Amino acid sequence: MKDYLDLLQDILENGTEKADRTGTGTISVFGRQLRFDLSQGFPLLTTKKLHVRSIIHELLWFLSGDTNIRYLQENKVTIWDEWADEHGDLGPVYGSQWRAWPSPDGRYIDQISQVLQQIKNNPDSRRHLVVAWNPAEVDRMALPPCHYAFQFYVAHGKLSCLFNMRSVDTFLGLPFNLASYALLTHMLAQQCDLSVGELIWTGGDVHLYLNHVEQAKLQLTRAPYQLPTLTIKRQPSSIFDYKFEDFVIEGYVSHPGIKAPISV
Ligand SMILES: Nc1nc(=O)c2c([nH]1)NC[C@@H]1CN(c3ccc(C(=O)N[C@@H](CCC(=O)O)C(=O)O)cc3)CN21
Ligand SMILES: O=c1ccn([C@H]2C[C@H](O)[C@@H](COP(=O)(O)O)O2)c(=O)[nH]1
Repeated sequence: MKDYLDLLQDILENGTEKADRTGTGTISVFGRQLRFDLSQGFPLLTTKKLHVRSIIHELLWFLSGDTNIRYLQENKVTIWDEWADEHGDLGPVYGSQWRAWPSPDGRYIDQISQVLQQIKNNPDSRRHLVVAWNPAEVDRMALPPCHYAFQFYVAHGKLSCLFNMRSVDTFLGLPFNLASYALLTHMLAQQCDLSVGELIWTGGDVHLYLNHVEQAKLQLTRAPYQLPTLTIKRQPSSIFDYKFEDFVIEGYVSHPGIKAPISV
């Protein structure tokens, strides 16, 4: 995860200070990429302790197609609380677009099932794509998708994933997003009898909120530890049957957590 620290340094050195929607203010760079070889370890940040439980539950919640925070609250995950309405609803966010993209003829498209079938049946396809940015529904979402599209690629029996983010909260959001897509790639690879290849992240507006600068500098004083590994304890019969208990992160040694306020 040295490259993540280099990205923080890059923003601090080359970033432009800008106002932002939340009123906090950021320094940002535009257009960056990070790559991780998933066979060399699970890309979980080691220079601060990450709440893996929240990351796993959030991904299972996306995959279930749910867009109400009830499931997250039942599992003591609070990361979406600030954006939900009084009923806990977020509008047609990730889960809805991934599993039930409404088509003009009244059908609902399950992009996750489709991409899984495509990877299994036609691995060389260049169309293994899932898109969360639905222009017809963005206005009704509590927050327009930040990770708006992802693509898979199969070569040498390995599954690689490239995901795109239009807007990146580099201190709080990005570490979660990297671990989440790494997890998703492991799950899809298992379902397709493939091993894992690379995880590639591409960011558009890559920013550090001004009230995260000190925390970022603290992180830059810390040396990364070796990456942990992910083991999935059983092979569920479907991508939608994974349970929280199926995932074991082993060897996660990290520096202590660093508190930072979230901009809403
Ligand atoms: N400004 C902003 N940044 C984000 O990363 C973000 C949003 N908004 N809105 C929607 C989701 C929610 N996400 C979040 C929200 C909160 C944390 C957070 O507070 N993380 C803390 C504690 C984690 C926990 O309680 O599990 C951390 O130290 O990582 C992380 C990601 C990612 N997204
Ligand atoms: O998964 C996520 C979700 C959100 N973010 C961050 C990126 C921005 O800081 C905000 C969204 O604000 P916009 O004004 O809509 O860009 O949330 C993230 O990093 N990861």
